Amino acid sequence: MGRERNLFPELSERKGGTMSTIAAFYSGKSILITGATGFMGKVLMEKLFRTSPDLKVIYILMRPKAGQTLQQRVFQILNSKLFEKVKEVCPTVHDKIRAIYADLNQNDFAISREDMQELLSCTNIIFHCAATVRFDDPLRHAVQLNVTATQQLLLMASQMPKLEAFIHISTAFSNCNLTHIDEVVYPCPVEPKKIIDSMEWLDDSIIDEITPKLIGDQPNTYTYTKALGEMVVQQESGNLNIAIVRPSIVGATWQEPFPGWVDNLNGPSGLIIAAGKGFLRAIKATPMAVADLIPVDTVVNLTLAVGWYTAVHRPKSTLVYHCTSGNLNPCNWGKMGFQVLATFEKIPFERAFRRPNADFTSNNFMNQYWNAVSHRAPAIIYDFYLRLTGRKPRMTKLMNRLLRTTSMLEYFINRSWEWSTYNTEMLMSELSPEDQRVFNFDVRQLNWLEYIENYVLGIKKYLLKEDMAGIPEAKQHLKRF
Ligand SMILES: CCCCCCCCCCCCCCCCCCCCCC(=O)SCCNC(=O)CCNC(=O)[C@H](O)C(C)(C)COP(=O)(O)OP(=O)(O)OC[C@H]1O[C@@H](n2cnc3c(N)ncnc32)[C@H](O)[C@@H]1OP(=O)(O)O
Ligand SMILES: NC(=O)C1=CN([C@@H]2O[C@H](COP(=O)(O)OP(=O)(O)OC[C@H]3O[C@@H](n4cnc5c(N)ncnc54)[C@H](OP(=O)(O)O)[C@@H]3O)[C@@H](O)[C@H]2O)C=CC1
Repeated sequence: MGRERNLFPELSERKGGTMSTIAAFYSGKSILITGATGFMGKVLMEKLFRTSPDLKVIYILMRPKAGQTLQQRVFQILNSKLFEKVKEVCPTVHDKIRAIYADLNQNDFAISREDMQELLSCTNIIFHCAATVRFDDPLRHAVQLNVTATQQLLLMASQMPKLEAFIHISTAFSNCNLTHIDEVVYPCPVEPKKIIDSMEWLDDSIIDEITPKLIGDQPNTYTYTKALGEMVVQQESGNLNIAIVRPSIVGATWQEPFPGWVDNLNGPSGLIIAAGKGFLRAIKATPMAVADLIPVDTVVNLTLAVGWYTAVHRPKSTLVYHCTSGNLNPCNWGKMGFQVLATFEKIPFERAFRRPNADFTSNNFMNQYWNAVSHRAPAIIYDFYLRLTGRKPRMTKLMNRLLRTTSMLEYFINRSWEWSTYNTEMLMSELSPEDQRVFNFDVRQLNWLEYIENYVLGIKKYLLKEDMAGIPEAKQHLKRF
């Protein structure tokens, strides 16, 4: 019993009769999630099942992928380490997930008539997480998923008699052309409807040509279309109870269900791998610029609190919530790089190409210099060695790809933004003490050094799937350089 109390504080609360209000709210509910197979979606589902095992059903709109059927994908998610605790708290979890075939790129999402009927008549809450998060997506595709699909989902929502709240996940960078960003939806220069219409009749080459003009001072099609998506939400909210959550750079879990969980290469994760493996040793970054990272479990806790608040308090207008760390507990890229390197000393990655290093420079000339000396030259030399030994050269290709990636991220690591967090702080003050604990999104409590260490460890374990027993050998390997 004692052990169980430690493992599942949320449950012991329930047994003790002081159940969290938010957890109780989701009990018996039918919840629709888009993007449930993504990084954030999985953590959202996990937390919902763990804290509200009595929820009625989670509908997930999903497509088959990489040769796997919907059922196989669900099975894989539920059998992953992330869901270990859930299976103990909610043994019927398999029966509570309804995977619905849907492709958000298609008309009516290609959902069957029966499925659509069920969704329309039963859904109580919608969490819209699906998006394309690639920075280099062609505008047509980014508009389709981040704007048109949002519009279609709103239309569906407007036909749901039992719907209590619609929570739209956007990004804190949807207005990154501004330096101070308030919790409001900013107008876009061109109406989203006009953009959607034009995508229907313009051909790809013309779209590619006008993309830079359309996106203007936005850095890429992702942030641009997320801004358009927010406008659609505001314009077409009708009588719906809607809220928008804007996370900054979403990182590995901080606490729940366990620290350091991450399963994709987005945000800093890919660069941490490249640095730990010794490929990336210098980057164009401003050490003093704020590294506005936010753990994925913090985002999920805020999102669930927003769902409850929106449904129960029914604010008159669409509220926007910033889920950021910079103004409450700032960390900068210099400190982060330093801590990442310090962690590599303790827990190095296996078979590194070179000894990890992290030179940050905001100077263009120095950056070109480091790229030539630290990246391109070693790659050319290594490929020469591979050729000599009768193997296929690959390092130059890999390096070019990595440098292309870093060049796309540069915009975000050489600037600082200020996000106001009035609504988020207001919501925190509205929560009961149990809710503040069970759905903690108070980022002031985050210890960055500990978080970054767990993040790097999580990358090693869950992304690279390296065994901790290999650490002594990895250390030996680094000593040879
Ligand atoms: C000196 C160094 C020191 C370092 C140490 C210190 C570290 C600290 C400093 C760190 C600074 C951090 C800065 C973060 C700033 C983020 C700002 C975000 C702000 C906005 C926040 C948001 O709101 S934004 C949501 C997040 N959005 C992204 O962050 C997408 C970005 N990114 C892409 O837009 C594409 O990445 C881009 C780039 C086009 C390339 O594209 P690309 O095509 O070249 O490469 P890909 O990434 O697609 O994939 C390459 C290969 O990895 C395979 N792969 C993919 N996933 C996989 C998986 N899960 N498991 C296995 N393998 C996987 C894939 O299958 C490919 O393999 P294959 O070649 O075999 O097919
Ligand atoms: N990660 C981050 O740093 C940040 C993310 N955000 C926002 O958070 C939300 C979730 O992001 P995250 O979890 O990181 O993203 P992921 O890329 O991990 O997940 C995207 C999800 O969208 C689904 N999806 C994409 N295209 C389609 C389609 N055509 N039909 C059905 N489903 C589709 C994917 O399904 P499938 O598995 O089939 O591909 C996946 O479940 C997004 O709205 C993003 O903009 C905001 C700030 C930062």
